[in-house]
Amino acid sequence: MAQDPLDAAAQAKRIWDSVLQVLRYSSSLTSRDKGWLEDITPEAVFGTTIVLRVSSKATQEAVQGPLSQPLLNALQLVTNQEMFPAIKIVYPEQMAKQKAANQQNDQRASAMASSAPGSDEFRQVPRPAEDPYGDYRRQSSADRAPSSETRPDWRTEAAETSKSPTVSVNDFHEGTYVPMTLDMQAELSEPSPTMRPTAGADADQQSETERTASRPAFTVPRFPMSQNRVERDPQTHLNKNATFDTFVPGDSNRFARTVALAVAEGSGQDFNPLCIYGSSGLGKTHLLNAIGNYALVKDPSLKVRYVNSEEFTNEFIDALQNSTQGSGQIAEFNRRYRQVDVLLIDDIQFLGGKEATLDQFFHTFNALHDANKRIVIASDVAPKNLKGFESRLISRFDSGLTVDVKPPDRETRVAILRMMASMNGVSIPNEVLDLIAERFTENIRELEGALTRVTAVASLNNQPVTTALAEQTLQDFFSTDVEIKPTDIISQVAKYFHLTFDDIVGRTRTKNIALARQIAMYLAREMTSMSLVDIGEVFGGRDHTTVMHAYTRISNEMQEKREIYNYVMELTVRLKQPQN
Ligand SMILES: Nc1ncnc2c1ncn2[C@@H]1O[C@H](COP(=O)(O)OP(=O)(O)OP(=O)(O)O)[C@@H](O)[C@H]1O
Repeated sequence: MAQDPLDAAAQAKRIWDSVLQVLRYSSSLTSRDKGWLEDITPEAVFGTTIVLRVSSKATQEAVQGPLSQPLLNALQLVTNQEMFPAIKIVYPEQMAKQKAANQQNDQRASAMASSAPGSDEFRQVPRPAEDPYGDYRRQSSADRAPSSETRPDWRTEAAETSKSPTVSVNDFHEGTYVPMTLDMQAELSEPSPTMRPTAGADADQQSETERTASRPAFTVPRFPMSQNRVERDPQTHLNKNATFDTFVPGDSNRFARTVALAVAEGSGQDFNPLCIYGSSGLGKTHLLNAIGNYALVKDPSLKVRYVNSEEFTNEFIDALQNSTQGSGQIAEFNRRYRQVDVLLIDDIQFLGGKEATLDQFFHTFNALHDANKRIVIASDVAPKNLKGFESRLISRFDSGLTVDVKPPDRETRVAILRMMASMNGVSIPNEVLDLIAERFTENIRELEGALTRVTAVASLNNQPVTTALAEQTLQDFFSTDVEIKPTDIISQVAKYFHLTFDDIVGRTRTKNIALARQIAMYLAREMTSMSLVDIGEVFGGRDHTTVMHAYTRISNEMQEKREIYNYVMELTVRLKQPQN
């Protein structure tokens, strides 16, 4: 029987078998090089990325070293397109641990499957295009994620972040997406139950019925959604998880992404400065970080600095205050900023009206620009609409290129959700992805939040993600026309935890107050369109990083601790009631 092209694992195996044939006969490889091939297991295909599992760093280095070019050539030869390997190290002990965990999960899943007759939706997978690569070929090269050939260091990036290998996300759009449950984290490395039935060598021999029957009826999501975790590099301040590979392109952001890529590659001299603008939650910060991360992949010696306007202001104020103690602080500030090769400055609108800081920024900008250093700016409005900025600065911004990011269309929203689910190793039925994409149209952060909540509810209740469960969750959390103010949130949270408003915005750090405060910050981020900086302001003038920390912590804990989930859930429902 013909092999099911939808099966990512089988597809990977099929490609890999042919690649092995090519490499084994390659005269450019020594027998030592060929020896490494034994330690490579194909895991899955994600669009143009083939995920390869290895069991040691040595094999990984070989794949990125002597095997690299022959492997790329062989992949191209076999698939008739550019394909790129993402290397995932799974040490033998991790493998054993995961196997045990998977066995437990299988038992649980089959027990639940036998009592859940109506769970057919979990067996459904979208029909692929006849040619699984067809849509990819139709894409223009500018639309693709950076390729390994044009950016040879891409593989190094994957290696450096080998715990969460980089995956190209261009093919998460309907029709080209290869559905699978693939956990991209090394410790969660085994094929999931939904992949297993056809992953083996005898997949071809299995009948469709056998395959369907041997597949568990559903997968209970087991893992926290972690793709959106912010992992800041202490030096560059870049979020290492925000890369071009995790940025799903669509009509709403394609141009911005393409020029961002050019700037990152160093070929976008005409776009200096690059100004990216658009409403909240549409990927500006993601793109800034992607530029920085990729610029460093291309040239690790570059000095890259990501900063938001608040950090810039604070650093400047600190320098001013300390400069009275001796010379040097302002000079040090200037040195720090004027030495950078790529300056990425986020949320520039918040500098509006801060004359001294703007003046300082103006000089920094000029120094960098004159030295042909790259500057990228993100803002919620186009430069010409920035308030409280002198025209000399606006005209500087206008001298480069201004691009906007818009709310994603439905197809892109679904693709983003698919990518997020897959990156986190959870299998979400298409109907649920559609449902979420249907409801959240204006803000990708909200889209992520909805997916996280649906997954959290399913995970905490040990239930599969069904349309009914998603409907209920979204209704509880999101359906309302009530406008919620941050002060409402603070009052409601204070009341709920028998505290006062001042406790929440104050400085006391006792455990219960700190928890209530973090929940309130989380809710403010979720239920209002305020920026982190503004939320910090309302919560007693706290730094935006404190808000970000609270948000991340509560998001994660909601998925692990029922009581935290319940607090958030109950508070959300209360806040949504019209009397609030
Ligand atoms: N095209 C995309 N593909 C995948 N994820 C995306 C995309 N666009 C945005 N995101 C994700 O959505 C979330 C919000 O994006 P981001 O923080 O970059 O928005 P923003 O425009 O900077 O918002 P704000 O103005 O509020 O700071 C992030 O987790 C980001 O990774």
